[in-house]
Amino acid sequence: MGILDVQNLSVSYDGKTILSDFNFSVSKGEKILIRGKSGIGKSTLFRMIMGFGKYNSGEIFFDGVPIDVINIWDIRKKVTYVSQDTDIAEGKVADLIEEIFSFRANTDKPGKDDMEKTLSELSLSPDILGKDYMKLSGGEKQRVILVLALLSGKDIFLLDEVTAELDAGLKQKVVDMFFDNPHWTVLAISHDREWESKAMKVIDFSAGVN
Ligand SMILES: Nc1ncnc2c1ncn2[C@@H]1O[C@H](COP(=O)(O)OP(=O)(O)OP(=O)(O)O)[C@@H](O)[C@H]1O
Repeated sequence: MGILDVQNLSVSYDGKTILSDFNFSVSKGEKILIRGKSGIGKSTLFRMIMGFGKYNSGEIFFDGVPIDVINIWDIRKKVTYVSQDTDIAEGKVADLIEEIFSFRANTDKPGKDDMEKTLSELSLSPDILGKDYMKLSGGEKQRVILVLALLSGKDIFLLDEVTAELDAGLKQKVVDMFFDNPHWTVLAISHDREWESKAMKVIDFSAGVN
């Protein structure tokens, strides 16, 4: 078994089948690209893994243990999930960061040096910390969220279209930051070709894997 195993997972909404007997396994350190046309069920898979929704049948194992309503909290402590939604907060960026790192599921707040280094790697100036999050551009919001993910202290990532709003140079940089760390297990849903060159495995939902 891998770090994450999905077995015979079936999900339907309002009588419409989204995932049907879906199987896949992820080993520690693996880098997987998930792609497929819009609405096919890619984000649904991530939400099921994180326990944000009910599936009709099947089982999801984390490190060999079936996920249930109790141990899902431990799993959330170990997995960084970045959804497509970037409108995650109001108020100053610094306050958002403070709040995220005060959650029980997260680790200690990163140091100032790490924060500034990661901001700069994503071409953000430290001034952004004093800005109103909701007034940032789509790409700036995406980069703030990526900084939070990169500094989460966790080593398993579920990333849902996290480079969609970035220019080509930054897309490549983000791919390199996630994929070059041999200890990190990364599942990335993306339509951006930058993820493809470094992915160890591509799961194409449109090719009928589900
Ligand atoms: N909570 C829900 N209730 C009803 N239908 C839902 C729910 N969540 C998702 N769906 C439907 O399930 C289908 C799959 O959605 P999902 O977000 O997984 O697609 P996706 O492959 O990630 O698409 P995209 O690439 O556009 O993000 C869609 O038709 C969506 O409308």
